[in-house]
Amino acid sequence: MPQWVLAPEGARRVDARLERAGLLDLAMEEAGRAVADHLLAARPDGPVLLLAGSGANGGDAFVAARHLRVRGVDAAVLALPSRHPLTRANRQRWRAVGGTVTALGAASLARGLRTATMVVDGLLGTGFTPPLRPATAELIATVNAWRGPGRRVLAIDVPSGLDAASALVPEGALRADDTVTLMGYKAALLFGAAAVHAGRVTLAPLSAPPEWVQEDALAARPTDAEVGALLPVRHADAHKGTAGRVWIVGGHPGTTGAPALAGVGALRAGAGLVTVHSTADVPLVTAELMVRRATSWDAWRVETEGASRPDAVALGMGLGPDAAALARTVLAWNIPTVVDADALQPELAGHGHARVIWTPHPGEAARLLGTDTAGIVRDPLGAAHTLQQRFGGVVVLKGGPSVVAHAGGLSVARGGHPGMATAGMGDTLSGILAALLGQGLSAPDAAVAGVRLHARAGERAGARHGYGLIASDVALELGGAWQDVSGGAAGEAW
Ligand SMILES: NC(=O)C1=CN([C@@H]2O[C@H](COP(=O)(O)OP(=O)(O)OC[C@H]3O[C@@H](n4cnc5c(N)ncnc54)[C@H](O)[C@@H]3O)[C@@H](O)[C@H]2O)[C@H](O)CC1
Repeated sequence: MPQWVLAPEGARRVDARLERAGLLDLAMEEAGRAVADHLLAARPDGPVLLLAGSGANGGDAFVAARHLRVRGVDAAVLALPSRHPLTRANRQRWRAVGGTVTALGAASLARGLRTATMVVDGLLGTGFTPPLRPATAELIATVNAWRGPGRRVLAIDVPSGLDAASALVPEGALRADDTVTLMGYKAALLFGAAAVHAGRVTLAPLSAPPEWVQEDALAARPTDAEVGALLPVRHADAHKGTAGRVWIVGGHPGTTGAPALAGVGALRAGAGLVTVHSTADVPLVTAELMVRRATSWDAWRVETEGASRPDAVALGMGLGPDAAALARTVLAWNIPTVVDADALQPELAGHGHARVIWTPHPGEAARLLGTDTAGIVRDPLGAAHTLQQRFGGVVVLKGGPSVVAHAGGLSVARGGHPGMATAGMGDTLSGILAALLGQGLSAPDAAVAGVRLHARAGERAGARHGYGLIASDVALELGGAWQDVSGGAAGEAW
């Protein structure tokens, strides 16, 4: 089933449709039940304290409390007064099964926390607008101070005090160990410091018609089954000429490893023939890589003028000062092209044709947009969208997680490993993307599949090497990552 990222306004629009259809009560029931199921799966070993705010997030908490109680869990609710009809209805249903409600305040919270081993946060969800009011901020500060070993916090939809749309953490926000988010992911749960505040995130999709959610979604979050379906399947008569001829164009004295890593990435992502073109001495890191040295980029232009074009090019890795001019030359060939690193220059705005993938990290994205890196990190979805509009083609805004922007919308990658924060990781990705373009994928499909293969390979390398992983380890795991994502379908095209 497709999964989506929703902005708070999008979630509200879906809520409004559910309400018009008379389905909102059922959605809240499902939401609270999903929270209770999640909590029960973690086998709570003591009393659970649920905090219910005045909005629908509080209603979800009442539903969760009821499901916990009827399944034998010691659950108590502290609640703020509410005028929300569904929250009030679920407060009554909680009472109907024998639950009691205590008014939520500093004293009752302190009492409840003395014996609790788990807090369920239903104070504020997508209806919150920063900054926190002082009384709520005080309650959240108490829970944050309580949290620790054996004292866990599970947030409903969004940890209270996080702005669901932003990667930044507003002052005083709740820190959760787990978040069960509803209907769709929220940007805050995926990016930056806000994602760290949310802990482990689980999606409870709820049974709204998928097209309602899709229509209001900011971005897709493809599953491995969806990504696997994009990957090329090779036929038995495949040979190196049909598996994609890829050129890697880059390298400069002092940065010759970058194109070499891209070359290995391309080979390990299935390219049939990979040639590194450079004006510097690129190390032959593996015998399968071909390396051609030109005396200058002008000479290279003349040499390649009449030559048959490759199926895909990746350029810019370690390329140095000539990169923008060279990018213009290659973009004019109008063939599948990955533009990376030094070639990511603002003057190329508008030069992206349909088969171009631009791959900036946040610093390069800031350079391209003439803004600061903090702005990119705060709103990666917005930044990727703006980059795509200005530069054309497809944009991969690299990060944990990477965002793909194309004319049809946005997509957020899954997975990865913190150990991937190391030199050469982006070069490897460029090689992967070029390999997929060379095997015939469209630029949007190559970008979506490439970032997931890269992230999955990083997870595998991370499991082996932890923070000591290097880019070459990730390249070595690409074959396994491909098998994982495709469900082992590679080579089964008989
Ligand atoms: N479609 C779905 O995904 C469903 C989601 N559900 C839940 O509904 C909430 C959103 O509910 P809403 O009533 O709109 O808002 P909240 O409960 O998040 O909060 C409203 C509450 O918060 C107070 N408030 C606002 N700003 C502040 C502030 N700065 N400081 C303190 N308090 C503030 C405001 O006064 C309101 O009283 C969503 O997150 C899900 O949990 C549905 O249950 C099912 C469908």
